[in-house]
Amino acid sequence: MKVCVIGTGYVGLTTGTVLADYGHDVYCIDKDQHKLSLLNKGKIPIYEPGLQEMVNHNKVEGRLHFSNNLKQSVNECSVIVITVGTPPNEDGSPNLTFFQEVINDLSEYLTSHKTIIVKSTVPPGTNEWVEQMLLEKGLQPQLFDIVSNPEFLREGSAVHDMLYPDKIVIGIKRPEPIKTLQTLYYNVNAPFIITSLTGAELIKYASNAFLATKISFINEIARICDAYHVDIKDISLGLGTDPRIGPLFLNAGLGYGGSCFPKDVQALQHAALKKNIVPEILKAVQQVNDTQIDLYFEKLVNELSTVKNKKITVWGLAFKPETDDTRFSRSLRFIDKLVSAGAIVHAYDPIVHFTNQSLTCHTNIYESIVDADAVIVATEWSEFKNINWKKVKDIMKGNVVIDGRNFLEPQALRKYNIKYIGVARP
Ligand SMILES: NC(=O)C1=CN([C@@H]2O[C@H](COP(=O)(O)OP(=O)(O)OC[C@H]3O[C@@H](n4cnc5c(N)ncnc54)[C@H](O)[C@@H]3O)[C@@H](O)[C@H]2O)C=CC1
Ligand SMILES: O=C(O)[C@H]1O[C@H](OP(=O)(O)OP(=O)(O)OC[C@H]2O[C@@H](n3ccc(=O)[nH]c3=O)[C@H](O)[C@@H]2O)[C@H](O)[C@@H](O)[C@@H]1O
Repeated sequence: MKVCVIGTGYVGLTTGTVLADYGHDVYCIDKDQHKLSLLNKGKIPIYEPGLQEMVNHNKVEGRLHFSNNLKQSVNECSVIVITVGTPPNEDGSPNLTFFQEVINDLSEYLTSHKTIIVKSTVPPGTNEWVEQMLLEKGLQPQLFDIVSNPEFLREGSAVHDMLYPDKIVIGIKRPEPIKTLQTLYYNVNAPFIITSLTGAELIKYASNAFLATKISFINEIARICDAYHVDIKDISLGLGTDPRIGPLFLNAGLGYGGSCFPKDVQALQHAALKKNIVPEILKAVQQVNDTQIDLYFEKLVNELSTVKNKKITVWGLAFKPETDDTRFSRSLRFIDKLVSAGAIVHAYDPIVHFTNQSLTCHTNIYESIVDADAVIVATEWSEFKNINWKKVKDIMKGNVVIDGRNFLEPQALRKYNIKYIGVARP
């Protein structure tokens, strides 16, 4: 199949590459010239394990192409996959500018039948709007099929998740495009969940909102555990062994970040309010997440009396391990709070390096803690687990380590008189 993927970001690049790996002929389109020139030189613009190798292989095989020529690719391909970003506006509603721009372009370029697959996360009703808008622009209904096919991959394991999904959600208006989707995903061993266009959009939002709810729930329980001096890890274990609950996404910490949970929890609230439904649970999920950093900031202040003019080192800038993505990273939120309070902030991340006026970033983990009063582990990179804590204690000035991901072994630190503060870990 000839496939055009529009938007070559975390989702688009992974989608295009995996589809090329299946043997399809894939044209990845982006309007970001810098990204395209890197990709055409054989270098991927993001850090995503396994992706670089797969891109190289499929480029060499001649199945993966990168360009900004949407018109030509649309002409050549029968399947179009939209994967542009849908970031949040200031008020939390989804910004559909990039998405609408693509639909507008498509309305001008369609001359033969295309299956238009929407993978971007868009609010309920958007795919219906797309169909309406194309018809209003004068396109004949037989010229296109719209399919809502949301994506569930996680950054850091994107290639694996796309190769081995739990399910393929397909929202359609009529059955004809199912055959195309079966050919597109011919070697994926996962059930097709077929629903309406809006049903598919809501499955995506409900999934992310539910996972975010699990996280805020366990963080609220962690607050209660903290007060009663109970280890939250025991609670997560006890809860997670019940198959009705499941063990995943019960890791208490600084809360959820990234480009999707914060955005999608807000977008779903907007979608509910639009229909006069008050989203009580979603509001609470967001509220717990928003205040989680404050709690651990206060714990730090309690330990140091003040953070003003104190050197605080933050380990981990990416919103989770195995990615370079810092969008809505909890770490950056913590750093902002520290900087506002007058702290001198240093940081180390195995992949992300940037220094600005208020942050000094190091490429060596031990250099990042020279004379530090405290260390905050904001992302659970495996490198932090294998650290030499004796050396850490010798290099630091203070002895406070906040484990914002409940990832370290408290005893390994306490052995060297480091004050370990986890999230509800007495
Ligand atoms: N990042 C993730 O893990 C996941 C993201 N999603 C959803 O997928 C969508 C894309 O997310 P990401 O890949 O993270 O975004 P991204 O920001 O990494 O990539 C979007 C790409 O689209 C390009 N673009 C924007 N307008 C364009 C246009 N008119 N023509 C061509 N290219 C254009 C941008 O230059 C950028 O390279 C979002 O709706 C997101 O919610 C869904 C599942 C997982
Ligand atoms: O729509 C999306 O973009 C994607 O969002 C999430 O994937 P991702 O954001 O890559 O990362 P997750 O592993 O879900 O972690 C999100 C955040 O939750 C936090 N988290 C996760 C699990 C947990 O137990 N506790 C916890 O605090 C992580 O630290 C991270 O900040 C979903 O897991 C994907 O299924 C979805 O496709």
